[in-house]
Amino acid sequence: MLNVENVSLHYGAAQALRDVSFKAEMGKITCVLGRNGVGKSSLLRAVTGQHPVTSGTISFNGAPLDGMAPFRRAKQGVGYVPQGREIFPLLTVKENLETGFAPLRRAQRSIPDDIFSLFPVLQTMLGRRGGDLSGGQQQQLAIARALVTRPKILVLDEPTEGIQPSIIKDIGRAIKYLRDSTGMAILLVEQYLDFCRELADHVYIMDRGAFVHEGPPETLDTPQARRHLTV
Ligand SMILES: Nc1ncnc2c1ncn2[C@@H]1O[C@H](COP(=O)(O)OP(=O)(O)OP(=O)(O)O)[C@@H](O)[C@H]1O
Repeated sequence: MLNVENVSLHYGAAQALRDVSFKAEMGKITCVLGRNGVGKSSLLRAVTGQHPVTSGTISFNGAPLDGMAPFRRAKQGVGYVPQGREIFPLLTVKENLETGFAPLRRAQRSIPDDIFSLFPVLQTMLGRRGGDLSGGQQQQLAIARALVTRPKILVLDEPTEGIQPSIIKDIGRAIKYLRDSTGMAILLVEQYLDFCRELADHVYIMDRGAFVHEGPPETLDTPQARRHLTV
């Protein structure tokens, strides 16, 4: 289980997270919803070590992650699918996947077959450059690259952003399959309410750097939850 306790995060004098606490359980999809700029990506930067926290603690399966560099967190099983995908455009699909080998021991450095069962299009495009893929294909590649690292928790930042509906469905199915077949924890940040309602086991709503609502996905339809999600 990922356990985040009383975390604050600043960019210079600007505070992006205010004393945030939450849990993401193994075998569950935990979804953080919120409008633009409320601090969702900052929360994931805190979890993955991309930005230092000002205060608070973060642990995964009992082991503290505090102060650990991102690649060490990857070795601990934290897999990250960043916003905007961050595919290497000039590397091939295969080479992009192989960048996921970095935190692995030599014996583990292979691409698991089930990645191609989840995203068959990647197998047919192994020799193509990342930059030649569509946005949806790049998103699938970004998820696959994170899976190559053999994560115990998969952290996804707005995987539906700018993606066509049919691929959003494929990504949703893949996320559910990963939860059910591997028992990994999945932490998903989203603005797309229907996607979260469909997938999440537990939801949090963030507003201005703090959580303002927490509950099962059914509670997203209450007036107070909707108030924090409408623009
Ligand atoms: N590198 C940075 N330097 C300064 N301020 C930043 C930086 N990154 C984010 N912020 C600010 O921190 C706040 C939270 O941003 P964050 O990216 O975490 O929000 P978000 O909920 O993920 O939004 P989006 O959906 O647009 O990605 C915003 O006010 C943003 O302008």
